[in-house]
Amino acid sequence: MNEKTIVALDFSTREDLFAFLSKFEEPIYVKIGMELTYAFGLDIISEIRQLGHHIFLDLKLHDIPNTVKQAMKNLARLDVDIVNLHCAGGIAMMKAAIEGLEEGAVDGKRPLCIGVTQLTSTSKEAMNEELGIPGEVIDCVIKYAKNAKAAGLDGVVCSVHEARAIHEACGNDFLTVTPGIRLADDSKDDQKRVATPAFAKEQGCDHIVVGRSITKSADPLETYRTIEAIMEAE
Ligand SMILES: O=C(O)c1cc(=O)[nH]c(=O)n1[C@@H]1O[C@H](COP(=O)(O)O)[C@@H](O)[C@H]1O
Repeated sequence: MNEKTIVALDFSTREDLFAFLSKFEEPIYVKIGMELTYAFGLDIISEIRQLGHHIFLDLKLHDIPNTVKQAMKNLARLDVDIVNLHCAGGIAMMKAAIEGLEEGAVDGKRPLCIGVTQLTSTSKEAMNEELGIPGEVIDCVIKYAKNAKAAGLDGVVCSVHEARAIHEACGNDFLTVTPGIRLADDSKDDQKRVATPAFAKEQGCDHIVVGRSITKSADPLETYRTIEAIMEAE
């Protein structure tokens, strides 16, 4: 899994999905999220896997510990590299997720599990006033990252702006996967805590997740290559 850029396959038709994937001759790292899964079911995973791509299955589980454990046990049987959940579900839920993944692991190998800290579409104001969590976003994100590490997760989803502090708090081996990536001229759309690939590289993010900046680009392959070159530069 050398690719640093994970492309979010947020499509609702097979035509759009496979027209996009056909532009890539080499396997890439892709994210299969709710949009694709709810349109086509989990069978879409093996179709995409057959093309050789690495897969981050982004279903963001968040439920009582037993439900998450049993769900993760089922997800562990799918041939995916990463699964995720919401850290807001708490330490008991996250520990249960790891138990489920270990019980369901095929040939003793479970997918990596990462926890969403605060969504990159959440601003400080929304976190304080709507979610009722006081203080700075970074303090909440670091608290959630420490909880995730204590529960045995392999890393977190956070914004680029928190990645360095998370590596300092949880170690460099603890993965930081960062969506909210925008090229200099892009619109932020619904995202709030955004950054460029160059800044992500500077902050030491392990992977960036990029959707619309690539999928809606005039030349998706060229945009992907440009972004991946920035992320892989020495
Ligand atoms: O878990 C995620 O992947 C995720 C977490 C988060 O905090 N923010 C976030 O944007 N994402 C996902 O990352 C992708 C970002 O898409 P774009 O904003 O189009 O680049 C979407 O598929 C989101 O579901």
